[in-house]
Amino acid sequence: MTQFEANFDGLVGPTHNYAGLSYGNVASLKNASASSSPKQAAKQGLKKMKALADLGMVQGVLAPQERPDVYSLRRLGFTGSDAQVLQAAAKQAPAIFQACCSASSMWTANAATVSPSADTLDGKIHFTPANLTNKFHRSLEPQVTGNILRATFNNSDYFSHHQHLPDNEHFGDEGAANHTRLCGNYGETGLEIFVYGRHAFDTSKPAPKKFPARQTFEASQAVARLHGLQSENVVYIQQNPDLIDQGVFHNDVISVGNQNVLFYHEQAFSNSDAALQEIKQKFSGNNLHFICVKTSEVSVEDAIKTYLFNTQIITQANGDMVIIAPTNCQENPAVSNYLAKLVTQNTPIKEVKYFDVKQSMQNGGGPACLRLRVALNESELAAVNPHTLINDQQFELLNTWVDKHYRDELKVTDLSDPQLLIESRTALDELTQILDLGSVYPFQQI
Ligand SMILES: NCCC[C@H](NC(=O)CCC(=O)O)C(=O)O
Repeated sequence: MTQFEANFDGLVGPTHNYAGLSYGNVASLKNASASSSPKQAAKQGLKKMKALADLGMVQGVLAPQERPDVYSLRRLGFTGSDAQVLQAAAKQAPAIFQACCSASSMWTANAATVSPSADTLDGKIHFTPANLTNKFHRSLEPQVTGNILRATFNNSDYFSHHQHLPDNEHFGDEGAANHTRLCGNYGETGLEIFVYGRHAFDTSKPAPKKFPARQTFEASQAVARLHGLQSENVVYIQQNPDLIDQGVFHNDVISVGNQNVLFYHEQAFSNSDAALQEIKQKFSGNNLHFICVKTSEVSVEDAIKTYLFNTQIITQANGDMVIIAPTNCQENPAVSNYLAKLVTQNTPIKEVKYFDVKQSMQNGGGPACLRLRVALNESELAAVNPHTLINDQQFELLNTWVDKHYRDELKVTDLSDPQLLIESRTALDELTQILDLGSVYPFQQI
């Protein structure tokens, strides 16, 4: 049976904005209060989705969340009509209000951890939404993320959906951004690599000193248990805490894997030698390639600025791999020289394709942050909600939908405009019809 690795990209929501919400994420802090363009952001994302579909990849889309999140504001004690809630919160507690308006669900690498059926005990594809406890604005996502995943992968014969882990920093879970999988063909049992930032229940272990380690070892282990993974097919690696302190807030900012390739910076991991040795021992496919980028070739600072490792490595039908990189990599001489050299070397990566995703990059999200990978076989693909898969027709519908509903420009001060809430809900209501999702949003359930 044919095997695929599908990418499900997050559609950027109508309130995409820069609020400086992510301490430890350099780009988010740097661009705080800059004005954004939700329309441009959504179109940049759709263009990348369409380009991958045109390359013959299976490309899906995950719906964004409802923002402003009036329900959370009500839980926090703001009352009255929706307009009154927005205006009181914006005035009395602007930081909390802005956190309740973020379009951060667009980064679907943080939506969930996914284990393909070849790896799991019961032979189903398992999904655990990430609880994202470390950032208040992101901790608002998991419930609706679960609704959207269930509506997208809506067949219990093939898909198993778990509840997100308990909402506490001890089990801080950032989803697939801290998880990668090495394998032979996508349908063969793979090696699932969980990269964590700290041990929550053993404070004697090393941890970053300045910025938070969002993912804990105990959360990674819990996900592996829930998904029914075998210990011989799992590796846990600690991220280098010094790099978290330099702004590498997720592992996918400093390493990425695809099939028999692990592409990483030499400083990415703690105890790197032991970790790589364990990977070698446990990997059951052929011709494992460790592509290690030295600090002398690309500094950690340049890696963070350009998101060299937040690239997507995809396998084309002929077996050659292509690296999908942000144009920020092209604009940096050290990084573009590195990539030009990489494709001439003896690795499966043969080509680089650049995409402008700057609206997302300005909040610290590159091409890889924008997608959730789901390895599927033909029967599993046939069980996916077909309206969530990108083809020419869905692309046109979504592009037109963005043109109709999204603003060209949004400032943080626009977020309390009651009209924006109405616009967003109108847009999302229509979107649930385009994607045939049913009622996934709170405003549709009352
Ligand atoms: N995987 C990329 C995630 C980027 C995301 N940025 C944000 O939420 C920034 C939002 C803001 O600052 O407006 C984060 O840090 O979790």
